[in-house]
Amino acid sequence: MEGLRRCTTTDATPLHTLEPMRRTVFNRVFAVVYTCAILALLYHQAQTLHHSTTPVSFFVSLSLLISDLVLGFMSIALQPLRMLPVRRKQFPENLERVMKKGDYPALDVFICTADPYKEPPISVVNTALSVMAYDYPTQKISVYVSDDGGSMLTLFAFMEAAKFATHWLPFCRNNHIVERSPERYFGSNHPWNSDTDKIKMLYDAMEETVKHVVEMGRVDDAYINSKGEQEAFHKWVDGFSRQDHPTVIQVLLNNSKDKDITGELMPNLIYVSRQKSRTSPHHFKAGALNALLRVSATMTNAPIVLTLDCDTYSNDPKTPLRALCYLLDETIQSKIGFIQFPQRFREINRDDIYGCEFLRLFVINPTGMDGLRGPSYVGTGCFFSRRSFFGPPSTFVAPEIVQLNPNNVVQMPIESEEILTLAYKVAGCDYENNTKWGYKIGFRYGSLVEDFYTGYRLHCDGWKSIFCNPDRPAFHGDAPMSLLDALNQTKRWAIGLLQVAFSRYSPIIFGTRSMGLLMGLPYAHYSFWPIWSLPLTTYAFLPQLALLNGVGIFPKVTGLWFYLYLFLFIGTNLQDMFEFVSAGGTFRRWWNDQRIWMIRGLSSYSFGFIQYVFMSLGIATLGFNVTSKTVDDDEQSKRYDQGVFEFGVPSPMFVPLIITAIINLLSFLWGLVLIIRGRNVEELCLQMLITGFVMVNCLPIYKAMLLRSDKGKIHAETIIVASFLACALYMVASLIFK
Ligand SMILES: O=c1ccn([C@@H]2O[C@H](COP(=O)(O)OP(=O)(O)O[C@H]3O[C@H](CO)[C@@H](O)[C@H](O)[C@H]3O)[C@@H](O)[C@H]2O)c(=O)[nH]1
Ligand SMILES: [Mn+2]
Repeated sequence: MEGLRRCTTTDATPLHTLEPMRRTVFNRVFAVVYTCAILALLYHQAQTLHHSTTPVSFFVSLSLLISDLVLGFMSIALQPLRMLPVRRKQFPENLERVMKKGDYPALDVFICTADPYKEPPISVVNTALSVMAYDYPTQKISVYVSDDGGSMLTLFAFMEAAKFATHWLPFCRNNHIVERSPERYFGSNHPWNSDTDKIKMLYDAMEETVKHVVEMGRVDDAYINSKGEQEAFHKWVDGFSRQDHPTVIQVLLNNSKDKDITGELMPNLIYVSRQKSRTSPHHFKAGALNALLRVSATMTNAPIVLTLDCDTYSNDPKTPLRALCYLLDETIQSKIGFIQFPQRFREINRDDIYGCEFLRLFVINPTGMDGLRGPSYVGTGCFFSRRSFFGPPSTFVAPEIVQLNPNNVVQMPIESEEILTLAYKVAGCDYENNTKWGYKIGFRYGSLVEDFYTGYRLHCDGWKSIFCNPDRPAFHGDAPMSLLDALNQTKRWAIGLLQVAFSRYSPIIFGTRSMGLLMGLPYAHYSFWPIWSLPLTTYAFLPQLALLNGVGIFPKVTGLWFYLYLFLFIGTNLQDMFEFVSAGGTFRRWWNDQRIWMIRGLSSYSFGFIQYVFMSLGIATLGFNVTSKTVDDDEQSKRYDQGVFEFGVPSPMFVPLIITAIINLLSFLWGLVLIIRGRNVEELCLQMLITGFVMVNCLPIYKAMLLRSDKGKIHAETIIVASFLACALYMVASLIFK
């Protein structure tokens, strides 16, 4: 395929518009006031530190100063995102006025999967079907599935999917279906006719076969229909494992010869499991995506690339047209690296107890970045210009062979001998040795959050990005459905972000230098995300341990400084809540979001930090722990729907949470005793307030410790370990404070 064609639009038929949000002026004023308040507080803390008389008061003041420095840095670094939030609109209906449908650029879709048990093949198939059925010239779509699990179960599922697709695509087209993931379509209400019955039967049959095969763990001969299929499975010989196996590339649908049941040509569907070997690094998802970039270059080389996680199915068939509204606009085309749609999730419980909707991360902050250089890349639901992977807009960095050049036009059919040989070659595990892949071109290596890191590097290279957030969500995905999954996910992110923060491309230095403070600071904020754990842990323990020892550590209620504290606390939360609710959240979801923020701060961020340090010292190695996209247990999924916390399995990640719950409860009670005994309330007020606030946030933990009897409650052993540690902590604190 050739590069993107240009076209001109007129004011009367715009492809897209942009307007600044109304809150901009308020935001700017607030940012100034807020920054001054933070500086005043820090000044006060430094003064207190300077005047401290005893080692204990010195220790306390120093801890508070460091915590508030971190809080201050994190808050101020986020302010640039409030300077120019914008709202965009696209007009896909105007597209055909500027370009004939038949001339639309080709689109390569990448779908990554890595584990047939955590990521059920039938769901991956649904994702693929939903994009194959896009309202887009079918022959221009190629779907590449990357299977890092190297699983014949996944390949089998896709063989079935290829057959089902020949019915599904015309069905969607003829009935103007909007939900093009069959699972979603059959699960929602809509008019039913005899066609629907037929297609539902076909789908059910496919689903049953695929699920059955996955349950058995292998593909029986009885399920193999043709010689071609049989040959494909012959690759799975003894010794073939997920970590060690040859490349498997299987063209399941070929757009030059395979037709649907109405005689129209189908899109390309290609299964790719890149070669793996225990001795070559594979760089997790980034490595998988680079392999797909190369394999797709040899076969179709579309100028537009859409990356999707296996769970991110399309919820709107017109989505690629929205991306075209930018990619075809010649005034901005040459600078646009990618167009990011927000991650949205379908099956989150009503109040989102694990805060997995991440409204701030996926919607609010990108709206702010959009007014600057553009949103960061979040790994899925993102349309890239293929060119952006090959150096800055102004300086092209050529790949090692010309066939991978983004402008190369593929001349041969995808199943020809030459093409397949080359495809196998570029999917090899040693192919990248001594090349620029992962460093100068392609998705960048060196971080477990390859999405964040790659987007960041593209921005540093000078590429711009667009945040496209239409009213009807373009994609839906799955969010973690147990507390441990949610914590493990953010632990992996924490590690990946620290890898960026302490790399030679650290946003705080390299980023601010190449993009200026406005983009550099927010990126620095993200990369230092895990250091939230420092102030959060301090505020969850220090005031409480002091209180338990009858020591007051904050200014009196009557003092001016007290009001400064109050202003910062209430101001931050009110603004946060306002932004959250106006981005479509509810009050309860906001409350749960701030609660899970504390929980992560006390648990996953700290664990991530420790693991990162161990890794840097060479004591531990890193892995990409894939998030499970299913819940096997009915009871558990019922508890999730009811919004009940799931502790079920014992895990060290829960221990700090339980210690916090215990210490805060005891400290609050002891504070009450002190006050009843006549201790000055003014002196302990702030400490009591903080402790009370932490306690309210700990309510689900108290419940899971004491009041529940279901399987999701906290294990007795975890409680015992935590109580023991809480005692130890109390004793150490007593030694210090006495
Ligand atoms: O070695 C690997 C590991 C993972 N994956 C795929 O990566 C995707 C994301 O994995 P998931 O377990 O769902 O992680 P999440 O934390 O939910 O994902 C977020 O964070 C990741 C970075 O940590 C990004 O890659 C994702 O796009 C982003 O949605 C899935 O499709 C996996 O199949 C691979 O292809 N190869
Ligand atoms: Mn995911």
